[in-house]
Amino acid sequence: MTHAPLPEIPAVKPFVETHELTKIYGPLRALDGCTLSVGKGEVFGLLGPNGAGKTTLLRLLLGFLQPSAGHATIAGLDCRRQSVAVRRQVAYLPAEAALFPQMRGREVLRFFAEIRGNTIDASLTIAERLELDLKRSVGFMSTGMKQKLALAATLGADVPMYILDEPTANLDPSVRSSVLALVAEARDRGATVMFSSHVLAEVEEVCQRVVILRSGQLVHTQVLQELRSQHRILAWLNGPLPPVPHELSRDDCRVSQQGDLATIESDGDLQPLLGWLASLPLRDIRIEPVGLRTIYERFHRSEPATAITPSPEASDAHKPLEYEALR
Ligand SMILES: Nc1ncnc2c1ncn2[C@@H]1O[C@H](COP(=O)(O)OP(=O)(O)OP(=O)(O)O)[C@@H](O)[C@H]1O
Repeated sequence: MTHAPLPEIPAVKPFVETHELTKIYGPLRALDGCTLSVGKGEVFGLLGPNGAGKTTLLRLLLGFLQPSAGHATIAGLDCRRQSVAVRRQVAYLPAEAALFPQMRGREVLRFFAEIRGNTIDASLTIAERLELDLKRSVGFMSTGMKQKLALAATLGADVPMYILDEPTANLDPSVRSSVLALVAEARDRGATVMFSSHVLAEVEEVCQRVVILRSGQLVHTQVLQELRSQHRILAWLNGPLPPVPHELSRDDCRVSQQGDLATIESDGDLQPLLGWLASLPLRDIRIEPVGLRTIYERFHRSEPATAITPSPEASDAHKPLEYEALR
């Protein structure tokens, strides 16, 4: 998979800041000491399995939930004490948008536009791009159609920030691409976007940075541009892999071996490593980008990523691992 280069992460004052943000439900720490910042004009992704705390974080930012500890600001406004002012800055797409079943699509868009004092035009344009029939009543729309309607209402708002909870859920692949294009356009006009998703490929395509959540804790932050320079070499050898020569093994060079398969992950120049590997009794070799999936699996799979790599004998062995929805 090839990607268009992502814009640099803007070096400006953060638009969103959280400090030790925590939400506790009885014995459960749904969000546990989350500290992060999101720059103005950045597209920022939240990843994590079901129940990891993504929605909790987003709802705390909007002031729909009160934190048990810690605090958060958006545009310098306190998300708890100034939540009404925060919501003027932010358009929010909830994971399950509650829309009025008796209204037609167009009426819903007008309703949300009027609340914000916006015209309906931008929402209509988005609805058209998503090929949504606005004459249909919400009650007669499919799940995907309702999602498109909620997206048109949200992304059509004239605000500096969009918070999107699983924006592409229930959408077919071509509509997903349109939604990602809309997110990229919001970014290009300077808006800040935070969104959660379970689809690594789309996060990888449009986000500049992602965080991975596990059981309410922020366990990893990844700059996507850095990931693009990282590669994984899979080498099937007739014999054990000798130690990597000192001059080739850097701190960021991860080596593992399982049976006849040696895996080397590196973010540097591959040529010296490949030259060295060529001098070994190689049976087969494959090079692939490290990708977000590999990073994600470091935190959310018990076995190492290499353990799921098919051997070259497998029929589709030379097909790069595809990124896929994680649920
Ligand atoms: N009102 C509540 N009372 C008790 N527990 C809650 C409440 N809301 C959420 N939780 C719990 O908090 C944890 C985090 O939930 P959250 O909805 O933030 O996860 P998520 O990462 O958004 O999951 P998903 O990917 O399924 O949407 C879960 O264990 C959930 O059951």
